[in-house]
Amino acid sequence: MRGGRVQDGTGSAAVALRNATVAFKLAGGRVYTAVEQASLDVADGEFVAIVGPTGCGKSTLLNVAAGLLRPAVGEARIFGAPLPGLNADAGYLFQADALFPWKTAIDNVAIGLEIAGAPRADALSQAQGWLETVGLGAFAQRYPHMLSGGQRKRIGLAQVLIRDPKILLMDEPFGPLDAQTRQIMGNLLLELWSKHRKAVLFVTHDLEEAIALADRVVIMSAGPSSRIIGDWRVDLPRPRDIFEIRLTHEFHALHREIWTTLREQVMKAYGAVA
Ligand SMILES: Nc1ncnc2c1ncn2[C@@H]1O[C@H](COP(=O)(O)OP(=O)(O)OP(=O)(O)O)[C@@H](O)[C@H]1O
Repeated sequence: MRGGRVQDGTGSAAVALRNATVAFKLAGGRVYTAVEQASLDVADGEFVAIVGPTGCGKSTLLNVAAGLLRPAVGEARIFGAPLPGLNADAGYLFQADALFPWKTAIDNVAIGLEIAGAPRADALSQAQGWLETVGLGAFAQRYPHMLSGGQRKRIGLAQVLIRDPKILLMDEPFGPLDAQTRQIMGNLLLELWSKHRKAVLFVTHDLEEAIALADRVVIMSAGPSSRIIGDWRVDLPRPRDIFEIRLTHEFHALHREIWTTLREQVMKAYGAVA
């Protein structure tokens, strides 16, 4: 393992994947082993990024933590307890918008509370507060098609955070956004994370984004049978401005070190599909 082991191994982590092997059944009875013996801890309040070449199994690992996939071998534990089904402690933010097109921004944010049984007036009042937190207080009555991609992502964040999950599972959440909007969203995410201190598992193919945001960067090898091959602590100071942090010598040094390992896997992944 490159970068040194930095997992706590105490079993009380917010998310603990233990020797998780995930295999998919293919046509003709064949089996594709996507991820093999992956062990990973995310401590409560910790921000961990998973990076790896395309198709290596990043989303697969996230889906195990979400309880959407059961590993063939190994297990996922959430705050020390085995995960029996869907992870009720987690909120998810995916690359695609999960907004209801027929609901206004405020209704999209309020819906999680309403489904959980909150009175509508209370849900709307909290939703308005969250819209203000993400800088969209004046956009409450807009429908998703009347918002930009970045604004829809802000609504998505508010929609997840209003439910106050202990764990955030994020799969390339800013993937479809332009470079500037990605950085603005990254700063907003860091601001909210430092205030509310959730455990975050953040999947990205972008090593710079991973280092700028996370406390730890975990690298996966090219698939099939992808493994976790590196785990680096990011000792850059916080609070961070992700525009500024990328300009520092320390950022560049860490990027160069991790990229040496990641590059090899990216080349392997492309070799495999060529
Ligand atoms: N339901 C499935 N059935 C068969 N194979 C699958 C299934 N889901 C994922 N896979 C395969 O498992 C591997 C890992 O997929 P996964 O989506 O986790 O990768 P990823 O690292 O998130 O990829 P990307 O960066 O391209 O989004 C891929 O080779 C994919 O084709």
